[in-house]
Amino acid sequence: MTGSLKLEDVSVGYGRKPVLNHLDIGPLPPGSLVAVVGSNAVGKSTLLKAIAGLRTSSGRILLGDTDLSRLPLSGRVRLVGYLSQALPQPTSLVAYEAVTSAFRAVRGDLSTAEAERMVDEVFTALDLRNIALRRLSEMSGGQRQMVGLAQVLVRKPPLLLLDEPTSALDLRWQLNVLETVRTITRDDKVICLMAIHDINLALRFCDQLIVLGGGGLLAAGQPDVVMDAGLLRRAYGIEGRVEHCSRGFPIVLTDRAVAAPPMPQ
Ligand SMILES: Nc1ncnc2c1ncn2[C@@H]1O[C@H](COP(=O)(O)OP(=O)(O)OP(=O)(O)O)[C@@H](O)[C@H]1O
Repeated sequence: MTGSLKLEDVSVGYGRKPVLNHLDIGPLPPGSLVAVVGSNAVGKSTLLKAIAGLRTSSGRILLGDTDLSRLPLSGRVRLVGYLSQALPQPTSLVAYEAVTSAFRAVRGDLSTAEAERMVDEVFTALDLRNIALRRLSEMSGGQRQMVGLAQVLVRKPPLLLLDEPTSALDLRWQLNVLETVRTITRDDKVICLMAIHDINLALRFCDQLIVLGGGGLLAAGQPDVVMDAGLLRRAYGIEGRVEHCSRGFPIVLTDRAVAAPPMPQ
């Protein structure tokens, strides 16, 4: 067990341009699936990159007692699995090789048999066995996005950071991914922060929402508690309603765009 994730007074930006200022988040306990939402350019990706150690930030990023912001990148890769928005390159590797080499890069200590078992496990969990021997250069965008996700999940890190993991996927595969990530976070006591634009997928699957806007946190908490018409207007500049589907999950119905704050530069 690694402990909760907590961000204390975290600020991050690009050069002299601040993006997120003095952010406090959490603690988010092990087993949490957390959606990071908000309008374009508010800093969702920047937040995930800061936690992954790919952007320098100030403040403290605590995973249990470990301050991730003080660990060298080599130390973070065991604890943090980061999926970028960019799809894996369309190389001549087949999916099985691409996932195995991503696993080996971080877990070179395990035997070949153990590595094969874990790679097999992730192909089964994501329902990807039928494309395991296909070259990435011969795959669709959605197929490559699934391989990218497999490359991260196979390592079984205690903290997962997924940047729009369903952006290239059709409806069935979106559900497949969310259900798999939901199962992994709950069963393996993993913490997952996922930037996502599909607010209804976020409301359906996540325990917590982190809503970003205007350089910081607009709201955070359980979806049913924090999401309402006022937040939709403040976060997205839209008129909308939160209803409940027949299975009891909150669902956003959008009515129209209203005067929105300008997109951050
Ligand atoms: N490499 C960079 N150099 C300078 N500014 C950047 C860089 N990457 C992002 N930004 C800026 O940082 C801000 C936040 O960008 P970020 O990609 O984190 O937003 P986002 O919320 O993930 O957006 P989207 O929903 O459109 O993917 C934006 O104003 C963007 O222009």
